[in-house]
Amino acid sequence: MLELNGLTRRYGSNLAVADVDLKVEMGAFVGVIGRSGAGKSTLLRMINRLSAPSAGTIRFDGRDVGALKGAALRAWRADCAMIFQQFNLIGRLDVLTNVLMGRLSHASAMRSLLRLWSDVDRAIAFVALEQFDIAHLASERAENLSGGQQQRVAIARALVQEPQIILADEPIASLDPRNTRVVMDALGAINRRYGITVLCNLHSLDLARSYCDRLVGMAAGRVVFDGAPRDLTDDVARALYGIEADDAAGERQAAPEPRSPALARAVAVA
Ligand SMILES: Nc1ncnc2c1ncn2[C@@H]1O[C@H](COP(=O)(O)OP(=O)(O)OP(=O)(O)O)[C@@H](O)[C@H]1O
Repeated sequence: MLELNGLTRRYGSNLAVADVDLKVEMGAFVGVIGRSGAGKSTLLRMINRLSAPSAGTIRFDGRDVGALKGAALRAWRADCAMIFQQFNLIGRLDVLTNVLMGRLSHASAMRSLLRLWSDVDRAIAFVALEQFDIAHLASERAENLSGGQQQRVAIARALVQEPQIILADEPIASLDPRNTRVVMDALGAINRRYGITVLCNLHSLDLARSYCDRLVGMAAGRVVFDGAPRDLTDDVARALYGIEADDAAGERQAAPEPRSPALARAVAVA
C-alpha cells in the first residue's frame, strides 16, 4: 500500500500541496482531478521523489520513501514509473531503444553505460511495443511518430521497468480525442492485465469517470473529494472546477455556484 501522511509542498509562500493524507491500495486505477494549479503534478512528483516534500511522509509497504538514497532511491523510481504530458522520449533515437531505456534499472552498471542490451531485454521491449500495436515502428526515430504513438512508446517504456505503480501526469493533455482513448485504453490494459497501480492526473471528468475506479479531487493543494466516480456529483465537480467545470465535464450550460460549503471554501482559496 502507498500511504501519504500530511504531505505538503511549499514554493515560497505558495502551498502547492497542503497536508495530504491518502492511502492507495495496490491494483487501483486512481484519477487525480482538479483545476489547473490544484497541486496534482506536485503530488505525483513528490511520490516519485522528483520534488522534495516540505513536510509529511510517503510510505510504501511500510518503507519510508522519503528517506531513500542512492541505489534504494533509484530502485524506488524504477518501481514507480512516470509518464509525462510531453512523452519525454529521446527524439533522435529509435523507438525500440527508447523503450529499452526502461530496462536500465534491470541491467548491470557496465551494460547500462555501454547500452549493451541483452536478447531478453530486447524481447521484453518488443513485446511491450506489440501490446500497444506499435511494434512495426520499432526502428523509426521517436521524433517522427505522432503524439499518440509517442505516448504509447512512453507507456511501453514504463511497462518494461516492471513498476508496481505508474504515475501518469496529464498523459493525454496534448492528444486529439482518438489518441486520447487509445492512450487511456493502454493505461487501463496495464492496470487490469498486470495489476499495476495507476495514479493518473486528468483534467477531463468524462475520462476520469470512465477509466478510474477511484477519484481524488484536489483544490488549492488539498484533497477535497475522495471516492467512487459515481459519488462525484455535478455539485462536487462544479466546486472542484469553478468556472472551468463545463470545460472539464464537456457540458454546455453555465455552472452555478458550488453548494457544498467545504468544497466552496477550498475552491475560494484556489
Ligand atoms: N517549480 C515550481 N516553482 C514554483 N511554484 C510551483 C512550481 N511547481 C508548481 N508550482 C506551483 O504550485 C501550484 C501547484 O502546481 P501543480 O503544477 O502541481 O498543479 P496542477 O494541478 O498539476 O496544475 P496543471 O494541471 O496546470 O499542471 C501552482 O500554484 C504552481 O504555480
